[in-house]
Amino acid sequence: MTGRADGPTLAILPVKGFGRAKSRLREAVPDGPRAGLAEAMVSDVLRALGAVSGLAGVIVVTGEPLAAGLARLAGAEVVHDAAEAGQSAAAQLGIARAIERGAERVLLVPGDCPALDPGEVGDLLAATAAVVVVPDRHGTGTNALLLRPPRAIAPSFGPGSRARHEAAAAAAGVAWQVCELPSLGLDADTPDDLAALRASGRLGESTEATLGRLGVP
Ligand SMILES: Nc1nc2c(ncn2[C@@H]2O[C@H](COP(=O)(O)OP(=O)(O)OP(=O)(O)O)[C@@H](O)[C@H]2O)c(=O)[nH]1
Ligand SMILES: C=C(OP(=O)(O)O)C(=O)O
Repeated sequence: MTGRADGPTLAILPVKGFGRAKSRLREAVPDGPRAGLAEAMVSDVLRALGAVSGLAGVIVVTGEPLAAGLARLAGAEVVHDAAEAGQSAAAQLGIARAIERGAERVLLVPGDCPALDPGEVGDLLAATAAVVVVPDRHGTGTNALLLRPPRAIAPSFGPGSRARHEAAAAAAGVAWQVCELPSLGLDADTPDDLAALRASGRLGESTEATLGRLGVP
């Protein structure tokens, strides 16, 4: 089964509370500034998604008031996440809302990919497989998941998620593919990831400015 790329596609962006975000970056960025960095990254992701012509809209799933404010300013819908039960659970909240809105396809993206390039996302949206996995730079994680229909497989984010998503698609008997995108392969989980993001020269303006203000090398 392939998912035709002709029905509306909604992007779903789960965002954890900024005070608890990016704990793996604690060695490089202290608590307070780390919340500001998480906010800056979400701001860049929202800006990039807003420039993607093939998206019918964006749904931000969050319990973080600052993220909700950024979302509304960007014209995105906000789905409240009271439980903060993880990225996959949050994605499922977004998928349910997207289905209510008539989406035939969803693009699950994280809020920590501040190099996100609208052109690359546009290329991704041309894919017609029911499940498209965009791996992280390590090749084992999932930085984006394109699902047609929205429940083609259940999101299972976390370490080793690429293999789980591929296996789930195979088990569901749906067409799937892996699409490596330079800008989406770069998520900021660890200090090394942050260094790779800065070396890419593709950081979004808010994240770059925040890192500069924080004096993060
Ligand atoms: N709404 C919501 N978003 C989440 C939740 N957990 C993770 N996310 C988001 O999912 C995306 C990827 O999550 P991670 O890379 O694990 O981010 P993180 O949890 O801040 O990072 P660590 O604390 O280092 O694990 C980011 O946009 C997070 O904000 C959650 O419980 N609820
Ligand atoms: C969310 C994932 O991992 P991380 O939390 O390391 O970004 C993933 O790769 O599915």
